[in-house]
Amino acid sequence: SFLMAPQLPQAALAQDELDASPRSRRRSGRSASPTKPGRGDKTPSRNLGGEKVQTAVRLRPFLTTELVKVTSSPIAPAWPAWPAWERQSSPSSHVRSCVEMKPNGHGVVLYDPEKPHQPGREFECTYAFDSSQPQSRDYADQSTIYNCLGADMVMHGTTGYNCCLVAYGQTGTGKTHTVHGDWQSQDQRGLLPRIAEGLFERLASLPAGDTGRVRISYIEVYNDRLRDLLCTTAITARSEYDGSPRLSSPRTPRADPHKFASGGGGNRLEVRTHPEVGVYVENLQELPVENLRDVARHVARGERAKKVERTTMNDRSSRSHTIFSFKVELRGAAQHNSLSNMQIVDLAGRENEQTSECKDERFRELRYINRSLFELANCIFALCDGNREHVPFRNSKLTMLLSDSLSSNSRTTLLATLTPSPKGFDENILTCRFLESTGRITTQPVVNRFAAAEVAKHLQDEIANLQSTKVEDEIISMRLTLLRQFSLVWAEEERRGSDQAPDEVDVVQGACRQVSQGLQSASQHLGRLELKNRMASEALKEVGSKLATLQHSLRAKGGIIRPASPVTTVRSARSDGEGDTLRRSLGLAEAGRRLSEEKVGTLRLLRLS
Ligand SMILES: Nc1ncnc2c1ncn2[C@@H]1O[C@H](COP(=O)(O)OP(=O)(O)OP(=O)(O)O)[C@@H](O)[C@H]1O
Repeated sequence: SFLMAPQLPQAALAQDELDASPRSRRRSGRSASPTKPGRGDKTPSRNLGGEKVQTAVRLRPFLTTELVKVTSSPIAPAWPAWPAWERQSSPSSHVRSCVEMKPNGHGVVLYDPEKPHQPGREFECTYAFDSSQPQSRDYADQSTIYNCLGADMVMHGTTGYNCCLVAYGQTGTGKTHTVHGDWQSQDQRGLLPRIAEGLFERLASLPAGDTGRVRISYIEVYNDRLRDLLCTTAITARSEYDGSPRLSSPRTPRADPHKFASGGGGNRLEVRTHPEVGVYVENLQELPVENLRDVARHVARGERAKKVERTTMNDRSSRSHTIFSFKVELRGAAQHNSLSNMQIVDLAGRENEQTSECKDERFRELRYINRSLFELANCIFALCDGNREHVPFRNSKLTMLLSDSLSSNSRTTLLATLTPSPKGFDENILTCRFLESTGRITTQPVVNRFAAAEVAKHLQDEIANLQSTKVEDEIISMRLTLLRQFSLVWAEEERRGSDQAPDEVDVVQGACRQVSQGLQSASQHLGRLELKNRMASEALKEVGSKLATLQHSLRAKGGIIRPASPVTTVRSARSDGEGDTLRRSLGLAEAGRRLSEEKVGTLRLLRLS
């Protein structure tokens, strides 16, 4: 019921509440959340049709592997002159970043390493975080990301808004680093632990009399199949299966990968839609949590179960998409109960299939990842076109799960991660295009208010409704409707039969053919019934003669002699043994024969008419 409640009776948002939200404060020019000095205050546009999805990019530092590879690459010496962004270069003198942050903090410029004289391509976004050089004045660390994006989510989630943050980007560009980081380290913790901490801090400071409850869920989408990462059995299945570095020893036997791939182990989750609730996941566990430690414990179990593998692009590459949700229920004075859903989505990273070094199972996973991200992009483009009726959300599990966050009641942020490596230029371009398109989408966030009594009544109505619906009834009424339609069509054809126009002849002839086919099958049915009838008569005769023999022997022994009607025999005989059984079957056979005779009579009449 907790699952169903969030989008029940929704109240439109009062203007004063809108004004109290951090996004609207940004809109009105006041500072929303603490940011690093030098970061300007961007006003996200909002039109009358809803609120624009907020966009952000984060540029990670060079990885040592990229420095080594690029230094020895023949491309580097071929670049004749370095443009102004040379100062963005990495510590290695031979490797330059192909990404520059715009000075206003709300966009990036991407430079094509093969065309160094050409101007860069510019992309706009709400926030541009430069995390490439820790020494830099504008360096965006984990706390900066939280202060700009996560703190807003906490604020919205605890005022009754659904909100969602999606991390998107090429494999190895820092999505998981941004979402999770290092849970053990105060500085390196990512968005998720910080949001959890912020959430419980806020709930602890609620006014006296108000209470808050939090439940969490954790879904994995692996090869377009869903798994509950908080379900213990699923975790056992995974730990047996993949030998994740943090779980297994080299001696751990690997289970059959197809067992997992085909959905073995764990709950079977299904994405469903409900006209009032929207999208929900059937069988998903939602665990109550009371503090950061609870969340950390469950997430640690989920992370062990998650599908992570070493690839050439990333030592710990997520091979699945994950969706972590906080369901926040606030109860206060009757008017102020609210339910909200806060989603944090860590997408698996895209990779070029032509240039990828992934093989076998890794390549198969990559195809699923790319396919689902392709479907996601299709949905984004359809939403940008304003064609909300035909958004292909149903083409993949991932898009179904994200459909509400991208198109209806949610305050949504897309965080795109970029690599500074020139080798990632093409993928960076694709990422930024996706980012810009997503930034054009609008959603319709509202406060999810509810009155407890209304929710209870709604659920009771729903149950009563379900209980009163019998499948058989539906089938019968469908058949009745069909029969009525058929008789109407037939009557119409009959009426036209005498004076049909030449072009109607074919129609009527077709109908006649159908009727004669129907008669033919009725006639066959009649034949079968007549055969059954004959067999029933013979059986009746045989049983009658057996009964006569029995009566004869009873008379000889001085027993009760009864007159001969087989039906009365069945009704009145109460003696045990063979006679009793025979009488009973005789009665049944007789009853069957009569039924058959009646049917035969009816069918004969039909045939004659
Ligand atoms: N902002 C950052 N600062 C320092 N290191 C980073 C940063 N972002 C990413 N990294 C490092 O880059 C590597 C890849 O990061 P991560 O695993 O988060 O990428 P990803 O986008 O989630 O990849 P995949 O899609 O393959 O799962 C990791 O070693 C991570 O520590």
